[in-house]
Amino acid sequence: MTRRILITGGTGQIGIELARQGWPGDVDLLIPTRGELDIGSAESVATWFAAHDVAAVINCAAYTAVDMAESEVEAAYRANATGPKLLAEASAQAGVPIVHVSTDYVFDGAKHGAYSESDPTAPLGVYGASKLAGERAVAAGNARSLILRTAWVVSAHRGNFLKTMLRAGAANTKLRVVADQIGCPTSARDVAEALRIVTLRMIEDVGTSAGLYHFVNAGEASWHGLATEIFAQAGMMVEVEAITTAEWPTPAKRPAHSRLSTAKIAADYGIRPRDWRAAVRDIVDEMMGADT
Ligand SMILES: NC(=O)C1=CN([C@@H]2O[C@H](COP(=O)(O)OP(=O)(O)OC[C@H]3O[C@@H](n4cnc5c(N)ncnc54)[C@H](OP(=O)(O)O)[C@@H]3O)[C@@H](O)[C@H]2O)C=CC1
Ligand SMILES: Cc1cn([C@H]2C[C@H](O)[C@@H](COP(=O)(O)OP(=O)(O)O[C@H]3O[C@@H](C)C(=O)[C@@H](O)[C@H]3O)O2)c(=O)[nH]c1=O
Repeated sequence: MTRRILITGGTGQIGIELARQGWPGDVDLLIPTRGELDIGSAESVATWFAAHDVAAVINCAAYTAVDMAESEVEAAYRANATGPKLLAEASAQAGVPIVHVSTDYVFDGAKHGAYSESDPTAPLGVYGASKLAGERAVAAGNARSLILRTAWVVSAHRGNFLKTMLRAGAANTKLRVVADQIGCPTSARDVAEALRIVTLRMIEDVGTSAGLYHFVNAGEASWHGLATEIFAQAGMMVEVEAITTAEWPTPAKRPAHSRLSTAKIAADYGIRPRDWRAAVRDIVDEMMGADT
């Protein structure tokens, strides 16, 4: 029997990579556009679920513009809190699991070690707060839910820091990038692989571990370190000046140290991420070889 999996956010970085994963032959991915399924609309969600039978939901749809969220609070909460709540309730009603993607920006970044799943959250901005509200709504709305927090996602698609740097580096010989925010750069493709593994286990319900998990690529970097590595791998001669957060003012405050520990997903699912530099290498190669 065919197992249909709903993927929301299919035009986003992680959604695109999910569609490219090697899924078992009996899996059929349903990837509606936002026009076909608007997760922030109760009517749209109800209509979509009434018309489709699914074995699981993977929610990759979100409002991800961190600075704009500070002024577009309602839009951020609609996509990041109301949407996940509606999807969790609809999937629970259908008796199927939901896998939901969240972020390191639920933390305030004051911890000097890697954050584990049991660490207290304290978002600094609207984006992080709206994502935290989404996490809570998913956990409350469907007992068969798995929330996967990731961070600093890069890919050859859509908007992300890697693409911003390649574009800025092509137009400037010198850039200024903050060096006092530390995190874990992570490939959208690797997140998609982790999502595939945990979703199939959630559907099969064999030794399944629902709950909260962290997944990021191994190692750590500052935004400055990430930019420097991107230019080195792309063979671009761009001088990257290390600056402080105070020297690059933004509407949203960002965590200073948001490294995530992946010990739990390694223990429960056997997922062991590769180093972020290898992931960046693959993306730079993809972008150099293709017209994206
Ligand atoms: N990007 C990052 O650095 C990180 C992302 N995350 C999380 O990972 C997940 C995926 O992020 P990413 O792939 O980067 O996101 P993108 O910004 O690349 O894509 C967002 C997706 O959400 C869709 N979307 C937005 N609002 C709605 C809505 N109301 N109904 C249906 N679809 C909607 C967009 O559709 P459309 O094309 O129509 O706009 C798009 O497909 C999100 O939960 C995000 O919070 C976590 C950590 C880091
Ligand atoms: C473009 C640019 C940014 N910066 C700084 C601003 C900021 O502090 C930092 C990162 O910039 P960005 O705005 O691209 O990244 P940002 O949107 O904050 O990235 C976040 O997105 C959301 C969706 C997440 O969930 C997070 O995990 C994280 O990936 O780099 C510079 O210092 N120089 C520059 O030239």
